[in-house]
Amino acid sequence: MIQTIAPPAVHVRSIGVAKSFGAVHALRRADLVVDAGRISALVGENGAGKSTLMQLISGDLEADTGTLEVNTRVGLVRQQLSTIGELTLLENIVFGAERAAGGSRVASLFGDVSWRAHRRRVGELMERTGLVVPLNTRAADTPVGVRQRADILSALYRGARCLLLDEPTTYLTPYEVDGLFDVMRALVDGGMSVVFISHRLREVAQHCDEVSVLRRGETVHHVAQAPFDLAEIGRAMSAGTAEHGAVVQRPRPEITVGDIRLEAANSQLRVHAHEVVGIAGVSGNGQNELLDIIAGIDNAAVNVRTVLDGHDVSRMSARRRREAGLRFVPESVKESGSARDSTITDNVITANPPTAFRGPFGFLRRGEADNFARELISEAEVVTSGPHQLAGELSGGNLQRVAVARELSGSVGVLLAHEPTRGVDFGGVALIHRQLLDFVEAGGAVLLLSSDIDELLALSDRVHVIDRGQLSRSYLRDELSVGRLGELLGGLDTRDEVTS
Ligand SMILES: Nc1ncnc2c1ncn2[C@@H]1O[C@H](COP(=O)(O)OP(=O)(O)OP(=O)(O)O)[C@@H](O)[C@H]1O
Repeated sequence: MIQTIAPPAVHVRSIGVAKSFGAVHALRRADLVVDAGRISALVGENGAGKSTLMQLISGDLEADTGTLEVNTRVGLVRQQLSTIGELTLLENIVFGAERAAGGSRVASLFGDVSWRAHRRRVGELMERTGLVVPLNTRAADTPVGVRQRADILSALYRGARCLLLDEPTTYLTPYEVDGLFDVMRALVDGGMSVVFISHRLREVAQHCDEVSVLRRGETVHHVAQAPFDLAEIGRAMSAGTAEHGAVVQRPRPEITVGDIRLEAANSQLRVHAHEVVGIAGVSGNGQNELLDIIAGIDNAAVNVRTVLDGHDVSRMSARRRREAGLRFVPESVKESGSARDSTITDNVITANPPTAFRGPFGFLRRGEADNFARELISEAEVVTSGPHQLAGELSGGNLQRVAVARELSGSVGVLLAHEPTRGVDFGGVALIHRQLLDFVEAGGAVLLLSSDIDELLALSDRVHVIDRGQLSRSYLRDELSVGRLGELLGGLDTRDEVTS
C-alpha cells in the first residue's frame, strides 16, 4: 500500500503584497506562507514592515496590491495591547471576543446565564493552555506580561486557529519565555499555526520551525528548516542599511544631578553618579510601583523617603522632579510614554523647559523645534518620513528610540529606564546601550529595570533582585553570571533576602 502524507494546510499565503501610507512604502513585496502545525518566525529591523503585514493578515488593513489568502480565523496580539484598563481581565477576554464577533457588550452584561458560561469556558481554556491570569483583577492593576497573556486568551477564545504574536516575549524573563513557547508548541501540535515576531534571534533559533526576513518592506530571505544560521539571518536583515556605530553628532545631555536614594523600612536603593544599577525580576513583582514612587507619580508612600542629589524630594510632584533632572522611560512607551496624535517634534520638545523654542510672545519657534527633532531622529537612527510624522504612525521600535533619545536630552541627571530596548532591533539595542553608557560616563546615573538578563549584565555595575515587592541586597557585577542571576530570579537564594 502506498502511504501518502498530506501536505500541511496553508493557513495564510501572502504573495508580493504591498502597502503604502501616503509616501511611506511600509510593504513593497511581502511573501509569507503560514502552515498549520508550525511556528513561523518573522524578523526584520525596526520599520521593516512586520506589524503592517500582521495587520493586513488580520484584516485591520487592506493591501494595495498583491495576493493575500487567509484560510482560517486569525487572532492578532499586538505590541500595543488591546486590554481596557478599567475592565477585569475576564471582561477583556470576553468582550474582545464579542467585539470581534460583532456582539454587544451590554447583552453580555445583562445576560447572566451566558456570562457564567463565559467564565466557565475561559476557565477551561486557561486550564487547557496553561495560560493563567487573575480573571477578576482590573487590567490596569496587572503587569503588562499578564495583560499580554489575556490578549492571547482573548484571541483563542474567539476561535483563532492562526495566532499572530507581535513581539510577545519582550516583557518576559527567560523562564516565562520558555513557558510561552511550551504553550505555543502545544497549540501548533494541535493543528494551529503561530507567526512569531521577535528581535531576539536566539529565541527564534531555539523555538521556531522556519524563518522569514523582511527588509524595508520586502521578503529577502526564508529558511524552511531549523537549524538556522543566525549570522546569515542577521546579514539578510541589515544588508545595505547604515552601518551601526557610525559617528553621529548627538545632542549631549547636560548633567544636573547624579544621585538618587530611596529609603524604606527594610531596604535601601541608591544609584550614584557614573553608575548603572540594575533591577532584575519577573514583571509584576513591584517594578512599576517602585518606579512610580521614585518618579513621584505615587506620592502617597509615606514610609519611603526619596532623596535626589542630597535633597529630600519625597513630597515633590512628578513634574517638579522632572524639572530637577529626574527622567523616566516607562515600560510601555506606546501606552504611556508618547502622545500618539502629536508629531515627533511636539513629542520631543517636552524634554526641554517650557520656555525653550519659544519666541518673545510665547509662540513656538517651529524651525528650531524641528531642527532639534531632526537631530534626535538622526542620533537615534529613527526610520521616519520626518519630524512632522505623527508618533502613532511610527513602528514600535522606532517610537521606543525616540522616547529614549528624548529622555536623554536637555537637563538630565538620573534616568529611570524601564525596559529601555523593548521592541528595538539588534543594531538599535547596541545604539541605546551606548547612549546609556555615554550618559553615565558623563556623570549621569541610571536605574535600569529589565527582564533581559544579558542586558542587565552588560550594563549594570550592581544589580538588585526584586521579588514580591522586596529588594534583595545589591550584587556587584563581578559576583554575577547569567546562571547565578537566573538562580536568584528563580528564588533559589534565600541567604540575602533583605538588605541595606
Ligand atoms: N498608519 C501609518 N501611517 C504612516 N506610516 C505608517 C503607519 N503605520 C506604519 N507606518 C510606517 O510603515 C513602516 C513599517 O512599520 P511597521 O510598524 O510595519 O514596522 P515593524 O517592522 O513592525 O517595526 P518594529 O520592529 O519597530 O515594530 C514604518 O516606516 C512606519 O513608520
